[in-house]
Amino acid sequence: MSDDGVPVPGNGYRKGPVLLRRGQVPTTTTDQRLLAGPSKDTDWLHGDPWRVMRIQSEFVEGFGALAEIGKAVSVFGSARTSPDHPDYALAVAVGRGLVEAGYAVITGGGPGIMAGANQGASQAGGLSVGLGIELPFEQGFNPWVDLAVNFRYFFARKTMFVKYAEGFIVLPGGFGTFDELFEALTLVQTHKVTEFPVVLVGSEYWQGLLDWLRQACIQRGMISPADLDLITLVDDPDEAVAHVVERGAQLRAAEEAAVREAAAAEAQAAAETGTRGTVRGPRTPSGA
Ligand SMILES: CC(C)=CCNc1ncnc2c1ncn2[C@@H]1O[C@H](COP(=O)(O)O)[C@@H](O)[C@H]1O
Repeated sequence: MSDDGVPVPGNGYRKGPVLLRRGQVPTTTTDQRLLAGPSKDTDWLHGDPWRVMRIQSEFVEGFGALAEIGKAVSVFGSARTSPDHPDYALAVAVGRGLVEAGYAVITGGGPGIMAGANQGASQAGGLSVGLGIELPFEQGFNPWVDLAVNFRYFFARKTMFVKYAEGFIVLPGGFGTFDELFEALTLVQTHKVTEFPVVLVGSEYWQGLLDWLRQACIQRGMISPADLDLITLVDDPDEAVAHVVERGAQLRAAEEAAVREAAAAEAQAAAETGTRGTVRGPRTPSGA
């Protein structure tokens, strides 16, 4: 039963988690407003409560579409890299290498590096995923995306990049790429996600950033030296894939060991409780 609009005698009027009193108590109930005939007033369509439903639906659709993609890696990089740039060939090689190592490839579904990684994945016969974003200048998905989900909201889309990937491979890019890279690093640094591999490809492009992080950020205490260990820099696409595979295997093994340890501790605690139970007296046949 809905608890929308429940009068609480002497105490106000409850609408879900909201309690209303005095002048805040509405003169109609939520059901009355829902069932009222069509109105010319369509402001509600553009209001925040309705927006929340759309946000919720993006999570539901995204989780539904991606739940069964299996092991995957997210690949980020510039939307502006042209197909004849050497970075594009790197992206193709990364996409192909990931598929050969048994991973699906997730990108932002757009042009440039994203298209390169999707092309490599699709041509290698793997799962090529694009998580698109609605932008004022409509771009559409690159032709190499085989499973596409389009998002209105950056934050819902970014959740998918993290939730369904076992690692990030980042090629040269601009603000969008930095945003994705630093979000991943922040999530790992703050233990919001289990550590996962973050690999930068292209030392000529990324070395300057790493030098600045080391010199400016570490020197002024903005990050700790260990934080830089979260990033691996390589030039070879195969090395990028190998790092994700190896680090991923190590992390999975560590996680499985932790689960086994927790289960063993639980079993031991249960056994000890059982032993104490036997001392107190035999269990009845019904187990009651
Ligand atoms: C040419 C152009 C700006 C196209 C925009 N079309 C886009 N389509 C999909 N994802 C995008 C797009 N632009 C930025 N992104 C996201 O931001 C990253 C690239 O941003 P940037 O070009 O490095 O800063 C990508 O990894 C992607 O996830």
